[in-house]
Amino acid sequence: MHSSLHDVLITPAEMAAIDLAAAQSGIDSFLLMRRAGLAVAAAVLRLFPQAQRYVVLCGPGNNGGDGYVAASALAECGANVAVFAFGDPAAALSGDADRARQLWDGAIDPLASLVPHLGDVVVDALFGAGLSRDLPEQVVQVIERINAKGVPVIAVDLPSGVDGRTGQIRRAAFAASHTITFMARKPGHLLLPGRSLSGALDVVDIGIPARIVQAQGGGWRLNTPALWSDQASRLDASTHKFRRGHLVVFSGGAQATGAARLSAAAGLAAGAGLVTVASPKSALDINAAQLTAVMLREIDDRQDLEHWLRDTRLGAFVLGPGFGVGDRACDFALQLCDRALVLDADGITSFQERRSELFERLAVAAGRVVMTPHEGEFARLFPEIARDEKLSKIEKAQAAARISHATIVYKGADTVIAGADGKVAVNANAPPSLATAGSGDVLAGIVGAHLAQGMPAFEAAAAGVWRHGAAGARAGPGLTAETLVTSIPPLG
Ligand SMILES: NC(=O)C1=CN([C@@H]2O[C@H](COP(=O)(O)OP(=O)(O)OC[C@H]3O[C@@H](n4cnc5c(N)ncnc54)[C@H](OP(=O)(O)O)[C@@H]3O)[C@@H](O)[C@H]2O)[C@@H](O)CC1
Ligand SMILES: Nc1ncnc2c1ncn2[C@@H]1O[C@H](COP(=O)(O)OP(=O)(O)O)[C@@H](O)[C@H]1O
Ligand SMILES: [K+]
Repeated sequence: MHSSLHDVLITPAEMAAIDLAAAQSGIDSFLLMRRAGLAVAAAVLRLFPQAQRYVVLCGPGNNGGDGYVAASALAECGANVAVFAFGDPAAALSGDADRARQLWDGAIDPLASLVPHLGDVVVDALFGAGLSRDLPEQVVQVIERINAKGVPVIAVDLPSGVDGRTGQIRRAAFAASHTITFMARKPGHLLLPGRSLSGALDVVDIGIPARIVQAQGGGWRLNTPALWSDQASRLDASTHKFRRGHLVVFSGGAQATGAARLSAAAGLAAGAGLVTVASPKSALDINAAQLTAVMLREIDDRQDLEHWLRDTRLGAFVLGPGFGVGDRACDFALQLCDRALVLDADGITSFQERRSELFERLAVAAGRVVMTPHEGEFARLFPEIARDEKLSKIEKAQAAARISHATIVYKGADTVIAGADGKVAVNANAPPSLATAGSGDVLAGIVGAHLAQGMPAFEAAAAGVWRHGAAGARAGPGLTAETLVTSIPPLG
């Protein structure tokens, strides 16, 4: 992959525009197809040199064209190749794809006649970026037959049936062991379920200049340190704890204090210079008995908070983990909208019936506010957006950020971070072992530490999600929220 395209995500529509721009700049489009098909053949031979038969499935568009190029290249290497086509290729294909078909000098059998055998390796060149609707029954049946047989599938560009924009399945999809895509990742490679169906992803540079790809791209990104490392504060010898930021985490009542302490511990481990747990009187003793480096302060009601907020050294706040759902959470959060705030868990749920009040306040308060909903919390705060099946998870997060005027971390295995200004990144470094109690509290604490250190909201959130994922990988498969905290890697 071209190094400057490492974190770029390109939608199918943008890829079509790139294709056009490349052709207009004088680049031979058939040469691009040849490079794509040859890269597929090379990958197939490298990954499965012992296959008894390479079964190449060709569709009615340019994805099929890549398949015919790959089939010809495999046959030239002496491999046993069988080609099966969807529809009548002579009638359906045109342009480069038809030229590629004419250069294939073997038989072309109808797709429906395919009987997969153990020892086959399938090259899926049915549909790629041009998939525009649900798959027809005939294709669904073939996909189900091949998936059931368990023979390896190498997908060209995308596993057929996966929507490249949303990652959703259009009736059925191949479960590929590998996917070979071109120039840049597509959202469907990262968003679930597309990510699970793509297998190992290889991004091949087929020679479209990076400037053309970047010019047509819409700004969606993979979450990598390149997005935020220049905003990360670095330690120098003259620093002191106040300069490293003071983070406040609000505790729930006596029965629900653990979540806040996890957030606080994570905030300290992630680099906040000072962390204070703000606790109601009822939970002071239990918090005091469990805290060491983290400080404690009694905050019972609105007045207590208002008074304490006169201290401008309080850099950032985490409100939600174990806090309890209700008006007290809303009152506190509304007071904090002009500061740096991570609104998580109960803090989000509390606004289910009062969301316009929150969004109106955020529109004018000009603080740095990050909300971290999982799927259920997202649906409570943004029900219309959650229900809209036309939108990808990326577009849902963007729409939520736009209407709430906050940075949204839409959590899950494919967490999306969206800024109120339209910036967006999809995270891909999180292991499934992060699905454990308290893991979200740790994330809130890390993001809070970044805000306390002065990072802008989007960068604080994206860096937090990435470090949380990296901590999960370091902590290993048996991780608990506690070991996650001690595994947070250095920032930058
Ligand atoms: N620079 C680049 O971008 C390069 C791109 N390259 C390759 O081109 C691929 C994109 O090609 P593409 O645009 O022709 O789309 P593709 O995926 O072949 O499908 C379109 C065809 O499928 C049809 N069709 C759609 N949905 C359907 C359904 N549910 N059921 C049935 N039919 C359906 C659709 O029919 P229509 O909607 O027009 O009726 C049309 O005939 C890309 O993935 C990559 O592999 C490489 O060559 C290197 C350079
Ligand atoms: N399958 C998964 N793969 C990777 N990360 C996951 C997975 N499931 C959950 N996570 C991450 O773990 C965290 C769980 O947060 P949350 O749902 O709030 O849990 P809790 O309330 O138990 O802390 C989120 O950051 C989420 O993105
Ligand atoms: K495909």
